[in-house]
Amino acid sequence: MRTIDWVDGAIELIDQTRLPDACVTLRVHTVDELIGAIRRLAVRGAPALGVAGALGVALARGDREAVARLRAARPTAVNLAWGVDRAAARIEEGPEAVLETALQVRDDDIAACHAMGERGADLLQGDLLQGDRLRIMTVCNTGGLACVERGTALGVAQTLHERGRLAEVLALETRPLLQGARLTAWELGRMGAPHRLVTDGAGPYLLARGGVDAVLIGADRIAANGDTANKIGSYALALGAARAGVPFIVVAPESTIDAATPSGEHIEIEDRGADEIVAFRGARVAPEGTDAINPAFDVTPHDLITAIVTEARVIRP
Ligand SMILES: CSC[C@@H](O)[C@@H](O)C(=O)COP(=O)(O)O
Repeated sequence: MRTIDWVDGAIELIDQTRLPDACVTLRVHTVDELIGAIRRLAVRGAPALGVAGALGVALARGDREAVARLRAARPTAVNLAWGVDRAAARIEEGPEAVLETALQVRDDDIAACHAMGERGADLLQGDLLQGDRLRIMTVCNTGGLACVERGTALGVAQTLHERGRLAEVLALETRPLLQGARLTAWELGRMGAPHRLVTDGAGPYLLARGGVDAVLIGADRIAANGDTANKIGSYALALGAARAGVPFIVVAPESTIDAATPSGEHIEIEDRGADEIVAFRGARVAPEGTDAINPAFDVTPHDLITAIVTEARVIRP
């Protein structure tokens, strides 16, 4: 199953707003439809956004203004702009060249996720932990739904599971949009991998209590100094992991490393507005008129990160 693909002249993607209740495929024919799908998180996760951006340029048919709007649909994940730029670099050569590059971005992601899974699992089973079966904590969704076929951080857990070396995944539910509860639990269930869901606030406490061997997270943008933007809640886990002496590992493709951004304070953090906090799926959960702050991501300073695993290397910031 592919999260996103190019089928008969259009983009097909799994509508992640409908999961876990229904697995529905959307066909996207225009850049504006794609921008809408990105903004409402029908397609989400940094690597999938990179592929969406590249395939979206093929939908733009040379319209540079549409390409610019697509590039800016969400600000934090560098992969979106990266994917758009890769495909847009070939606009002058014509639509076939653009599509060829977009499909290459898709295929590169599939290969990178396989490589990250192997490298991450080797790291955890090798010099870092040497445990028999590992207990992994994670936040948000970093599985195949955030990429094309396999995931980044959750891809490492999947590889451990396939090797018979996964004790369980503790998945943070990930307020406010519940990517952990809705998407990660759904993926782990389909894999047959042992898992339990925990509230976001329980993460650091469970680390302190000693029930976790490693924290694995993905990334939306890694600055040149290793500071890493990822789903809100990652920073609290990093602090908890540091205090508990638990390795905190970022798993992300090379395309998420943004050499042009020197450090985390320069990363734009998307604020998704109060509505997602004060209500859930149309049901109000806070008193009428309550305002809220809703940063979708936070930044973990590089000194709290044990290792960054990419398809090509292990970086120890
Ligand atoms: C492999 S996905 C890495 C990140 O993109 C992921 O952890 C994340 O924060 C996704 O946020 P989202 O708002 O769901 O797009």
